[in-house]
Order: sequence, then structure tokens, then C-alpha cells
Amino acid sequence: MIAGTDAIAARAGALVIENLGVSFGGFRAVEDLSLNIAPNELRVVIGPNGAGKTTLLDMICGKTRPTTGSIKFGDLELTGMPEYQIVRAGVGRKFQAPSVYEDLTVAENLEISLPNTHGLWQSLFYRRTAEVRRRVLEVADRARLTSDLSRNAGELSHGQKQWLEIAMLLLQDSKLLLLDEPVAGMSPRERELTAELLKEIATDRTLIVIEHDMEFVASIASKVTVLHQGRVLSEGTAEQVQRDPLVIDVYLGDDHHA
Ligand SMILES: Nc1ncnc2c1ncn2[C@@H]1O[C@H](COP(=O)(O)OP(=O)(O)OP(=O)(O)O)[C@@H](O)[C@H]1O
Repeated sequence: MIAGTDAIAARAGALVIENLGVSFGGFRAVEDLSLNIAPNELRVVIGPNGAGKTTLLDMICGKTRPTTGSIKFGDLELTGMPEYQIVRAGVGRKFQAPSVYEDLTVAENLEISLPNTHGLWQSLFYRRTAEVRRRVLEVADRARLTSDLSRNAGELSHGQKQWLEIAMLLLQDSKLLLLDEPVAGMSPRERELTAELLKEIATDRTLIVIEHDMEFVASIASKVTVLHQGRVLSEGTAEQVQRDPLVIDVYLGDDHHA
């Protein structure tokens, strides 16, 4: 019974992190960190430089192995699983710098993100091909890339490349998306569109977004977790954490709180 319930939670994207910790040669980058993220939640993680934000995402996606604690994605314990299995379990990571295939078109970038595409092209089975086209068009529409499908990805603006990469995660069927500063370097209009896109994605997927820009955070987040020195310092709405004296203290002198 419990396994069945957990399996549903895994598909829906619940993430439960308990007492997570990692040390790099004696230095504790993350310590005793617990987080509970509901299915279809859009959680923002903020914190000053070196707080452990990137290290947290690295541990969820298997890039860094925790020294202590557990990361449960539904009924799956992710700690100890190799990175490719974590991807297959539905966890997709986007790093700060976009990594798309610049010499391929937007459509081609999207097509190759679909699982099992190689076998598909070998067989050239019409119905599957039509299904691929349908899914590519649907996700391109979601990511505001419909009119750019035949352009080379290298010609896209910085913001459009970020959307393409998010679209690739959607086609990979990621149920939990980990995004590292998705609006860094974007224009104000691109930020607005990204806020809309992320909110839309959170209607049927779970997202964890690392972000510095508090205006953007306020525009997207239902809940914010503030990390400091590898631990959770505060949690609440953007407004609540910005008013928290502990958070103000940590950011003192930082223009985020001007
Ligand atoms: N592989 C590593 N080896 C040694 N120290 C590391 C390693 N990775 C991270 N650290 C250290 O762990 C701490 C947390 O780093 P992390 O990159 O997670 O912080 P962050 O909150 O993402 O900061 P930023 O906002 O600057 O990206 C830092 O002090 C960093 O120097």
C-alpha cells in the first residue's frame, strides 16, 4: 500500500530531503539540511554566495554524493544512484549557462531530447513520427519558440536559449526540474515571459529554482527557502523571508534588500 502511494508521489514529483550534508575535505558545504517539496510546487532557493545552493542541486541530480542524509523522490532514494538513473527517474537539471546544440535547429534540439529517438528515426514509423512532431510543437508553443523552430539554436537570443533548454527538459519528461538562475542575463520582457513559463510548468511538474533577483522571486514563488552556510535559515513567502531579521542580517549591505 505504502509503496503504491509513494510510486504515485514519485510520478507527481514530491521531494523529501532529510538531514542532508556534504563535506569537501573537512569543509561542510551543506549540513543537516531538510526540505519538503510538494508535487507541482515551484520552490525558490536563495542565499548569499557560498550558501550551498548549487551544491544542493548537485546532490539531488547525483553530480555530488552527500556524506549524510537522504533525498527521496517519491519512493526512490536518489542518494547513491548514478546520474543517468536519476535522469530516468524524472529529475532534469539546467545549469546557468545554456547548453544547447548551436548547429542544430530548434526543432532538432527538441527532437533529440525525446527518450528513444534513435530507434524511432531508424524505424521511421509514421505514427511515432507524427507523435514526435505533435509533442515538439506542443512544447515549442509552451516555451514561446514556435516561430523559431527552423532557426539554428546558435542564432537565438540568450533568453530564447534558456527557454529551449527548459523545453528540452520538458520533452525528456522531467517531473522535477532543477534550474540554476534561469533569468540571469535576460531582458525585463524575457524575465516576465520566463515567470509565466515557470508558473505554467508548475501546473503539472515540480520545480526548484535558484535565483538571486528578488523581484523575479516575488513574481514566481509560492514558497522561498533561504540557505546560509549550508543550512536552512528561513522559509516562507518572498515577503515573509525578506522581512525575517535573520535574513536581513545575512544580506546586510546587499542591495537585494535596499
Ligand atoms: N567541489 C568542491 N570542492 C570544494 N569546495 C566546494 C566544492 N563545491 C562547492 N564548494 C564550496 O562549498 C560552498 C558552497 O558552494 P555553492 O556553490 O553550493 O554555493 P552557492 O550558494 O551556489 O553560491 P553562489 O551563489 O556563489 O553560486 C562554497 O564555499 C564553495 O566554495
